[in-house]
Amino acid sequence: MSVFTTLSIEEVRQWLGPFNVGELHTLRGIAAGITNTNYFVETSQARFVLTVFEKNDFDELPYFVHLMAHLSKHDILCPTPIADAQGVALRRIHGKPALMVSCLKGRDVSAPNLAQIEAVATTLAHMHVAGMQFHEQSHNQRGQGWRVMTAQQVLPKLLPTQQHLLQEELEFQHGLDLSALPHGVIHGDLFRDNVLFDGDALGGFIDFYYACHDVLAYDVAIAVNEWCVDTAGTFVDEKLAVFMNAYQAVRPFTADEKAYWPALLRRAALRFWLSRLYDFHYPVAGELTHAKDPAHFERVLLNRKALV
Ligand SMILES: Nc1ncnc2c1ncn2[C@@H]1O[C@H](COP(=O)(O)OP(=O)(O)OP(=O)(O)O)[C@@H](O)[C@H]1O
Ligand SMILES: N[C@@H](CCO)C(=O)O
Repeated sequence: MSVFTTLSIEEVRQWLGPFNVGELHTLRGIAAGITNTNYFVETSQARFVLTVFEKNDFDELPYFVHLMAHLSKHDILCPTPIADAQGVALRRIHGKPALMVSCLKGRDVSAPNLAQIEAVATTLAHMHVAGMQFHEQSHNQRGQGWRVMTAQQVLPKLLPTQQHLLQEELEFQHGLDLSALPHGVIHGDLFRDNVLFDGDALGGFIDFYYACHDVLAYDVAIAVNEWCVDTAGTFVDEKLAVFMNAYQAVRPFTADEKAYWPALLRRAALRFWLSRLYDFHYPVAGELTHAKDPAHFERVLLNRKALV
């Protein structure tokens, strides 16, 4: 149960004061999620999700709020931030930043079918296109600097063969010049638990808190490494073809993106191998962690290297 901050119905009723959302009816903590506290808030008008940010400073949140508002306005299925008459969406509750967003339909699926994979790819491409008109930029907190720092922390914990693989990959990625590739808003963490479905219809993307300005095709690589693989991390050709065709029907890859595709698949695998290694070897005391297996992404990385 990931409700770190317990809110009373009276506290939320007061917090809702400036928003034109009707009368508060019910408040229900959401069990899923490992970083923030989330509640379903039901009012006389609609259902919403209230997020209490447990780790972010107030200052780093406006980018995400503006981004979701921008994407919603461009018909990308994602949570719409609820703002008051002055346009303020972020307000403190219990001393922590909090945001209320629209509640999307559906739930996450662990074994997506081809229609669902196609819907994710199409929406991702539309999101990338819509993001080109979003003019705020946030750097990738999981980029080169983070890779090097995290690798230093996990290297002593690894077997010699793993150390070799990690060092080789870091050097390979460091040597790449991706400046010619199209950049824009990326989701950065488009895993199955961050996409809701209502049957085969996409409910929407959630959890934009790794979104940033980076290489668009890298976001595609993150997604296909998650959506188009078997349990061993090997691509399932049919799924990969469905994803890439659907994505490129909206935003075809440039020649540079095609040339760097294998390297981007490796970068995406390395990103999640590293974060999972870090979380595994440095668990935060008392924190609830839904164990994410680093070995899976080590296999994905080895597999993507073998493709080159
Ligand atoms: N806008 C939304 N509409 C409907 N359900 C939502 C929405 N936002 C979140 N949820 C539900 O709340 C759950 C937890 O949300 P989320 O995954 O964003 O948690 P988190 O702790 O903020 O992030 P993470 O678990 O990735 O660290 C989701 O699995 C989903 O069921
Ligand atoms: N999606 C990530 C966790 C959150 O960033 C993973 O599966 O490792």
